Amino acid sequence: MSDLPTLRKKIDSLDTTLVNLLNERARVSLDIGTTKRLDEEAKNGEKAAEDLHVYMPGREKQIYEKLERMNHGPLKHESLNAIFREIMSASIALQKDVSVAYLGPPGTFSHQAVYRRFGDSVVYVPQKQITDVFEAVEKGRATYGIVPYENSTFGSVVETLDYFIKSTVKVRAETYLTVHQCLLSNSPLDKISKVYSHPQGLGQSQEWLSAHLPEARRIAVKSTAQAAEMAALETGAAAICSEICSELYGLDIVARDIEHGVANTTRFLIIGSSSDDQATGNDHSLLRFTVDHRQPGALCDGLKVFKDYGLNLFKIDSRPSGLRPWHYVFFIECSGHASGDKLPSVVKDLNQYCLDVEILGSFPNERTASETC
Ligand SMILES: C=C(O[C@@H]1C=C(C(=O)O)C=C[C@H]1O)C(=O)O
Repeated sequence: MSDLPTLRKKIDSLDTTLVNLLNERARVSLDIGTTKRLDEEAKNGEKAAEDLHVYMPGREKQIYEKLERMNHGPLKHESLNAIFREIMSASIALQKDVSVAYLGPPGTFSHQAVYRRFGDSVVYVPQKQITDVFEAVEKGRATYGIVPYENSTFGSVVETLDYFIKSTVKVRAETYLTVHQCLLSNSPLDKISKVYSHPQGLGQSQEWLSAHLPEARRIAVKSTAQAAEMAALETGAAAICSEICSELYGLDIVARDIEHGVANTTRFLIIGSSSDDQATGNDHSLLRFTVDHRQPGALCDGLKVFKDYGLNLFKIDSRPSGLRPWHYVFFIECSGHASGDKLPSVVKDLNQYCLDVEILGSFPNERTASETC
């Protein structure tokens, strides 16, 4: 092995090569941005070119998979992924000013999910509630939004599903985040009489709360970080939120990992004004429909359509339509892509049994093989 000055010289020289290569990559990305814009303008006009999507989750997934195949160390896969997350974040930001709306204030799990998916070079736009994230995208105040969709312990996020009933936004991607809930407070456990959190935080930790703070009032607020903000202003109050809120809002960590359930994970959807990414071959699609109740067995017949086309179902939700009592909107997540040959036929056939059918978006399946089992 060489001496220290020689090794450092080697690092300096490699850094120069890396910077030059990164800039060469950035220039190619800029060219890709220009090409995308020109193609879009030629196909759909100037306005469409302005609204163009530069974030391509399918392409990014392909890159991450390739990195995993070609990396033989000593760099760990996670380290290389984190480096490329930032390279692609910078690359997207060069193509276009990209902003991402999320359920704020800073320190929420949504905030962490944005970081995980978009890196540091995009503009973060915190919103007060989940519905504001949808509105920010609909009204063009943010390029993309990230919304919690379901939690492996506490289930679907109904606020998100309910907004999907009326929203025009499309799903572009999904991302998974391991969630560890902490109890933060400036009071000791035996002095806590109030616990703030988002309904998901309260639900994921309900067993712990019943065992350790059975008398405390559980108060649902708009987000876990808002809970931390509020708990910091009161004695005897606590928040269930992420550990990072401790530093952000000046609270002590009273208890860690208070969630129940194994490998507590939240799944987020990335939404945008349209869903035009190409199929990757391993995609999921989210559909919304209302069945025609005048036809007995309409729901059953509708579900059979997916089976007939060989599309796997991953998740079914129903929510009150809000139009009249006992009238439901169904959400189905299935395999396949809107641009594939099966899904358009499924939609056509479903229309026989349903009053309206809409594909809310198709996106690359990001669930790892171990998460699927
Ligand atoms: C460069 C592109 O745009 C974005 C940036 C990417 C990158 O830096 O590799 C990959 C996909 C897109 O999110 C592209 O579409 O290929």
